[in-house]
Amino acid sequence: MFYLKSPLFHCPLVELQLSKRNFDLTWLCTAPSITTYRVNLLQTTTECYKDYVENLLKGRYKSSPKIYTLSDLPEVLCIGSVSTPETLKPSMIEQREIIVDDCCGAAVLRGAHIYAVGVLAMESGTKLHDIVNVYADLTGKCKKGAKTGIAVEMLNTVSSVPSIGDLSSAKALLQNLPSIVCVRVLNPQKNEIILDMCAAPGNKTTHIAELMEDKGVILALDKTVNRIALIEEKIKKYNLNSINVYAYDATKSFNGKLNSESSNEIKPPFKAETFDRVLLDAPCSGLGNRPILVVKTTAKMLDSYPKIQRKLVSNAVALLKPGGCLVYSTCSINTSENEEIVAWALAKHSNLELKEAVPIFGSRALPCQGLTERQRDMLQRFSPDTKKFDTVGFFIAKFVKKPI
Ligand SMILES: C[S@@+](CC[C@H](N)C(=O)[O-])C[C@H]1O[C@@H](n2cnc3c(N)ncnc32)[C@H](O)[C@@H]1O
Repeated sequence: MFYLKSPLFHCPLVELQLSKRNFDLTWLCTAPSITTYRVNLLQTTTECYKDYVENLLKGRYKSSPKIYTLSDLPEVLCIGSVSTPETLKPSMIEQREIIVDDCCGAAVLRGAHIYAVGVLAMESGTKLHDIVNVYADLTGKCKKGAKTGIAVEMLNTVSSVPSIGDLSSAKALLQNLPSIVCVRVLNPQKNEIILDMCAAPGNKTTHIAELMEDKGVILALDKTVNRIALIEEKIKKYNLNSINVYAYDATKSFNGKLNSESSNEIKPPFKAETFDRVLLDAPCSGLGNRPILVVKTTAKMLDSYPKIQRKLVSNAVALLKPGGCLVYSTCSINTSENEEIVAWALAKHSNLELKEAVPIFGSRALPCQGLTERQRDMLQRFSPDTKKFDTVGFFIAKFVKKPI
């Protein structure tokens, strides 16, 4: 897998923001070297799943990638990178070429195989079982050549991530490490009432249910109607009973009324102080979703996210019980969606208290007006300076609503 044009990061606003902080933008253009699966501990054990993956990879590479578990996160299985064979140099090999779009290219760099929908062009005369070189078109100039009929099984990529495709099943889900850490920070307990405000496709919702052993009530909202089906599919696949899903705009999820114990039914819009815990995995610019091969985010889009993120935080605060816990997260490394939202939330809602976002796997927060050094330590971000884990960009903050 190669690029038709070297990946260049081109989004002046983001470049300015990040370069001011001495961020290495090439980090965003490259694929994380670790692949992680969240094992469903209600169905299997991490050791069993590790055996399964090891068997699958046996004999496939000269030296197999390292497959390992993490002691503080028992549900996680990590798969390391492979050493890229010498033959993976395009000029040295006479092979036919296939061109894919940038999204497909990014997935391939993370270990995916290629489905017909991502293919832009194929050399005429390419036959079934031919070995092909795959290039990603970063210029957007290639027009679709074929609509159906092609799929490519990847053998190797320049990113050195093993090309094993997505092995997700009821037993384990392909999920980035920070997303798994995020639900651990929420720390859901059995028999609690939990709100997942922006839930689709349900990756974190199902993790919450697993940690609660499917006992309790989880309300999962998402504004995008056609993404609701993705949550429902996962619930069915995982055979979970504790999750109720609603297509709903979470910026309107607080109905302005106080919680009286009169009704047992919990559905949106909710009364104040309904939930023990709220997960706000906010809509964001996604400027952490490595590898970003082409930046499509505009300055206008970047501006729009903090506005909606603040609205969602205010709804979450109203809906939390006193003593309840709010976890705010994004898959962006952009400070205006992260540290600045935390500083704003603490200034706006005097009943919010920042808590340490443990377990900590990432780095401390970046400097931000309104945040003390101690508060920076309590936050967790995954960004170029996170040396311990080469994963996607992400941000996690944990608050508790102070009892009055
Ligand atoms: C980062 S994704 C959530 C990923 C999800 N938590 C998971 O782990 O699978 C953000 C989601 O927010 C949804 N969204 C955007 N605006 C929303 C709103 N006002 N209310 C509820 N959901 C919203 C989007 O449709 C999108 O599915």
